[in-house]
Amino acid sequence: QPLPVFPDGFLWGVATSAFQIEGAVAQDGRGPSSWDAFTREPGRIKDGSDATVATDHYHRWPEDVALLRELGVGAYRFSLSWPRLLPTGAGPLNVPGLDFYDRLVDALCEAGIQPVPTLFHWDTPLALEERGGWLLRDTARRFADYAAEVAARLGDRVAHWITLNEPAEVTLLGYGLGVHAPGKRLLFEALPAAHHQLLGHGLAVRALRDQGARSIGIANSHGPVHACSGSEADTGAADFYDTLTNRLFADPLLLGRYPEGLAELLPGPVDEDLRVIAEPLDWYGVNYYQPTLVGAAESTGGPADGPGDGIADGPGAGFAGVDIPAELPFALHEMPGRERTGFGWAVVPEGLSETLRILRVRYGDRLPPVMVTENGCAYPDRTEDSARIAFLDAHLRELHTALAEGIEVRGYFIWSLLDNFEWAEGRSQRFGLVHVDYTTLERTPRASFHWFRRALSAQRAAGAS
Ligand SMILES: O=C(O)[C@H](O)[C@@H](O)[C@H](O)[C@H](O)CO
Repeated sequence: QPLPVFPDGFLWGVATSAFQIEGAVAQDGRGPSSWDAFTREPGRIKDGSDATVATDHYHRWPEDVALLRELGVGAYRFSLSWPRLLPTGAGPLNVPGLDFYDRLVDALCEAGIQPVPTLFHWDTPLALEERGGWLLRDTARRFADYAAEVAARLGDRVAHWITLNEPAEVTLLGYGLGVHAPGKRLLFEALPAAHHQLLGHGLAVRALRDQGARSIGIANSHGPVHACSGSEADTGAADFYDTLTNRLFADPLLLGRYPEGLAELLPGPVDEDLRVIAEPLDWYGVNYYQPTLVGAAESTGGPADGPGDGIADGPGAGFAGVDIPAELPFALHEMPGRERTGFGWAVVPEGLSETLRILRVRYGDRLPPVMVTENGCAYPDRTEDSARIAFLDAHLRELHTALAEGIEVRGYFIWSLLDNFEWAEGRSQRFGLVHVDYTTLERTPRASFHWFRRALSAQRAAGAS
């Protein structure tokens, strides 16, 4: 059954990020990032690997642009490496770093592919991290300065800008639980990192606008949060989890206020900052992977699990596959009866349309048009990845349902073009439409790559008719 036809001009793309694909970490003046340091700490990365080479995209980008051209996407979401452009996070741009992105952006434009760069996808310059990173207000200002410099150089060819990728994950996993860089386990003392990222976002939006940018968004992770029972304790815990992982990072942007009870926990002047944070966006990016089933800390939500195992059941948003400390007032439960990806994440396509409905109900006309900036799945298959095809097919049908209900969705980006360095999982989880041999760095398009290529040409044909 062919996919339903999406509106004319719908933006079809794939996504990657700099630290996960580029490699060449010490080449051409690139400075170290918080993740370079984190991967060197023993035991931080599940398979002991690191991203010093990753997929070597830094040298193989022409081959990867050729894959994008063959795929037939209209847009490519990638991230700019702040430490490659500003080795210490501030000061003059690193010319060889800028040249790299200049060449990549030119090649994309020449191939008729819209460049969609993310300014920050987790690789904080180590020099800034060592000073406190996003716990420090000044990092927000440095981020805006970096945005202004980059926009002055690439803005003439960039179609759409993304300020931040998933400030929730950086805050909760990096500063809250310490399972991601910078590896700090501050629990609720991590909240200033949320505020400063959002402030950095708002300041960057203004800096980009001053440079003439006309299409700016953010890529937030979102997913429905369900309570594992109707009990007051479980629904209360689910509300708390929803506030921490969804609302904390959306309400300030779209409503100009923090969820009740949170603003008091944040470093000021919060009200003044909220005016900056709520700088209007042209569109709102949603990274969706799956919903989360939540219960009270002592709850025994599902048959499959008991109290205290605390193993998070994959990331809708928030605590992906992480031990939940007893101090946190919730427990995560396995979604019963669901197929699972190779990463153990539940396959819940209807969670995508549910997420969009929740956003529309919550934010009404304050919600700008939406782009699905990430959706995808990890499976171990080398090239015959029928499970990935089924996953993407089902999610796209759900997305079309939301469109048919009048939710304005302007684009969809598959995570990811290539297998890549999956953060604390290292190379053990493969999300690519293209298989990467980490020994030879050879790229081999999977069955899903050809499925998506055919689906895009069918969309173009339908659009033309
Ligand atoms: O959503 C995220 O966590 C990041 O944006 C990506 O960098 C991940 O690699 C991907 O999502 C798979 O986990």
